[in-house]
Amino acid sequence: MISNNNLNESIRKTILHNPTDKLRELFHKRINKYKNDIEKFFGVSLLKGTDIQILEYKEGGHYNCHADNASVIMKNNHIVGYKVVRSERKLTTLLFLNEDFLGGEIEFCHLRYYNNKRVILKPKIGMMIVFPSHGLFAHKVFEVKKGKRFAIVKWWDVI
Ligand SMILES: O=C(O)CCC(=O)C(=O)O
Ligand SMILES: [Fe+2]
Repeated sequence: MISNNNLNESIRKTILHNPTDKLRELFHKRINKYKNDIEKFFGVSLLKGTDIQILEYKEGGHYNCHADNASVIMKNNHIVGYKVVRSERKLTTLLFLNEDFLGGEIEFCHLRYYNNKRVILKPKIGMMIVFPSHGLFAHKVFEVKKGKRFAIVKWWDVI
């Protein structure tokens, strides 16, 4: 475990684990399978990225609405904007490692489907999602109600 104590628990309550070579390999196998599709879809080249991060959410774990390249600007308890602080982060890749928990859905806070339904995904084991790291794709993770939730995240520079 690296830490969870330098993070403000009202924003996120997660545990970060040191990546292992096995998990790096698992993640990069999945990425390599879809690299061409991702590059084509977003019209970019995946260059270099961060090391993977292993996230664990225990019961009560959660992550408030945030953008991966920015800090949140709040006013009267509401998000009113994002200040880019990690401009090198362009694409986020998330791989879900398990699904045997309750809660823990991920929501894209500012997106809606055509029928105005909220965009909320229930992680499935092995499911990978890819999205731009900026404020329009801000996201939150609902509190885990039962069990533990594990995910791998990696951010990419692109051109
Ligand atoms: O655990 C997740 O599904 C999301 C993690 C996340 O948003 C992040 O690490 O920036
Ligand atoms: Fe995120």
